[in-house]
Amino acid sequence: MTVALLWVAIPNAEVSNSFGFFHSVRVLDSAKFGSVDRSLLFKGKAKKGRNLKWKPSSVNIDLGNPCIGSGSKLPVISSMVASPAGEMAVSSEEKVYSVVLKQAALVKRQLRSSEDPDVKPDIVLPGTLSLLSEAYDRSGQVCAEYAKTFYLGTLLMTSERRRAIWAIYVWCRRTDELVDGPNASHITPTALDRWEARLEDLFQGRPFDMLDAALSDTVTKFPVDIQPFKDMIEGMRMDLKKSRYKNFDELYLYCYYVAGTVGLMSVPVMGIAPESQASTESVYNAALALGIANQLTNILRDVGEDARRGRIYLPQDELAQAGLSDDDIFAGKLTDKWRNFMKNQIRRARMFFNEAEKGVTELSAASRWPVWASLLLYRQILDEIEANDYDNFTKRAYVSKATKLAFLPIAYARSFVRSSRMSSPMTSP
Ligand SMILES: CC(C)=CCC/C(C)=C/CC/C(C)=C/CC/C(C)=C/[C@@H]1[C@@H](COP(=O)(O)OP(=O)(O)O)[C@]1(C)CC/C=C(\C)CC/C=C(\C)CCC=C(C)C
Ligand SMILES: [Mn+2]
Repeated sequence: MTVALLWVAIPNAEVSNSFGFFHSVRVLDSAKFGSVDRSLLFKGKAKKGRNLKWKPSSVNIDLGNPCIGSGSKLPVISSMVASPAGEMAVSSEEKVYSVVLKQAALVKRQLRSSEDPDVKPDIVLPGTLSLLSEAYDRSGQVCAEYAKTFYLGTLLMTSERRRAIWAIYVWCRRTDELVDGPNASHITPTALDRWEARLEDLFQGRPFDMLDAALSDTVTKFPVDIQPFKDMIEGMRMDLKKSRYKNFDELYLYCYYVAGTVGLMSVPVMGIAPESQASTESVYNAALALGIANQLTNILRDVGEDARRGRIYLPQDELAQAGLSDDDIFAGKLTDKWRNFMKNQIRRARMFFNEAEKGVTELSAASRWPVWASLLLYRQILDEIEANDYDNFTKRAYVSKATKLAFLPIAYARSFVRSSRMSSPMTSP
């Protein structure tokens, strides 16, 4: 019996241990997980790897980015950006949108049916079922430990969906811990390559440990594609080599990698309401917007903390336009220039939240509550930054327990409202 299986049996203390086992632990009870022929383990086969082609209909289409639009004083993102050499390059927004289209196309059929037919039958090998449910329970514990409110929200979902979301959550948390956790200083690009190889293995039915096994099972049951997972690892690679972002285009790509991807991973599990009239692409676009909004909020909340690690995620060109320098940030100068700059950044983050709102109402009924709760609570952090008079150098904006509790019934009430006024950003007038 290997370390990983023992780890699963160790109570909560290990959870707070920030997943200190990464990369040092090697496998697993391969008889149970690693080397078993996947086709023996599963009755149904995941419908993955279809070679769908997609292309943006025009480079100038409205990509549904909330930064585009009249009246915004923020830099507008165009579909094409000029390189220093004057060549035209595809913008981050367009690159990301092509992933959104691909993800939407991959799952279109499965997500719209009413009785969860996308949920594949359970593992059939004797003894494996209980191990698997242990793996899912463990994922739930980790989720509860790290994100209590979100965990509570998942309890309303069907059990298949809930445990799938836990498995995805845990994988994301572990991926983030690689570059942010206690072992971060030992993490090299090679370690991330290994993490990616391990991801590929689990998608092919060869999980490395118990927590991977839960995700491995999830991806056979829901039409979850590997691309957003790989992209999240790419975001972590970016974090290893980059500590400045020239402009919003660069920052947008980073936000997609580390957070927009979460939206794309989650929608296939959360499901779109069967009665929804919205295009699948528009729902994915909203999910992407929620991830971007959350990450922008994270960045605005953590300016001081990041600066102390030598990192500035804010777009350099916008800082310069506002008359601000890196040194102002390192010195934590709370000036009117800074306040005005922050007002614009907050406004942009709110635009992404607004874009996301349009999609929540299209999700399957039981998935709406946790998403509303997460959206309302995260957006509230922006209000807290304002309440702190934009001092995100020395104060960490947070949402109090009382405010959280007040938001939960609001989120619950909102989850009963649904509208189908969305249409594809490709076809809307
Ligand atoms: C149509 C529609 C609106 C659908 C909803 C789609 C959906 C569920 C979107 C979820 C968006 C979301 C919660 C994104 C997470 C963004 C985030 C905070 C990313 C963090 C990255 C790194 O940031 P940083 O290091 O700067 O921050 P920390 O100081 O470390 O916090 C992340 C930490 C990446 C890892 C992400 C997670 C651990 C969250 C994963 C969450 C899920 C899989 C569940 C999502 C489901 C719900 C209901 C919110
Ligand atoms: Mn982190």
